[in-house]
Amino acid sequence: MMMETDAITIQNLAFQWRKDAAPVLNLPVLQIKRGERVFIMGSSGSGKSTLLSLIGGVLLPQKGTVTVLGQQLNGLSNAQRDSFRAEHIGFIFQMFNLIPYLSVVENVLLPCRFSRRRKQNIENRGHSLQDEAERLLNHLDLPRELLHRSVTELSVGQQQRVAAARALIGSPELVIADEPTSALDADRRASFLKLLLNECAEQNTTLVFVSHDSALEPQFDRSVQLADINNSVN
Ligand SMILES: Nc1ncnc2c1ncn2[C@@H]1O[C@H](COP(=O)(O)OP(=O)(O)OP(=O)(O)O)[C@@H](O)[C@H]1O
Repeated sequence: MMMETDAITIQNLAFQWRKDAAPVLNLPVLQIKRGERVFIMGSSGSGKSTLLSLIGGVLLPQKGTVTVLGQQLNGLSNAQRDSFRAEHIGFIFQMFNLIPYLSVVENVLLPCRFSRRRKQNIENRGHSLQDEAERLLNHLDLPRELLHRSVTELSVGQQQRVAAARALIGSPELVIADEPTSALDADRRASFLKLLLNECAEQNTTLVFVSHDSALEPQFDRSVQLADINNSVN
């Protein structure tokens, strides 16, 4: 049953990349509450990235339903899913996907070009877009002097903070992170994660964070082992 308080409800889901192959994912049920910060674990190839693409509505399952913030994604057209994603979901990718010819602040503000809602969330609080980008970057400990540099001049750890600020800008209800710490050493990984978790807690943002690094697990509200809930024959 979908609850009002659910950020994500998955029911009877099966997804396969090829018709003649066994499903990569087979999830009878997965529920994530609003504001929950959940760690998704699983070995390489267990379908973690595939699951995130299903939650983001980039992929649709062959069977079952994915409901995000009360919206069943199967019922939407491609264009509607694109717009739903832009309005409600922030992404942090493994390779960050920052735009090299834009400055730090311009990268952070990109989602506001695609989502009126996220832009308005900032303006409704009486802030300018610029101030909000700077506030987030400051919270994420990015030195002020880097704000207007090109992202190509930043270290990997600094780029990661920019990617996190871009995911969080305009308070999307859901942030999805795919192995965003894999390029960092252990100390930086822990401090980055602490900043991200704090920021999500402050904004009551649901965080779905995927990694195969089980050392990160204790910092989350809950963890889901993909192999445990995944009835796939793999
Ligand atoms: N675009 C694709 N086309 C066909 N098969 C794919 C595609 N993407 C992934 N797969 C297959 O689906 C399975 C799950 O891949 P996925 O990337 O979701 O795993 P993962 O748990 O995120 O792995 P990793 O930890 O290595 O990133 C793998 O067997 C992979 O080969």
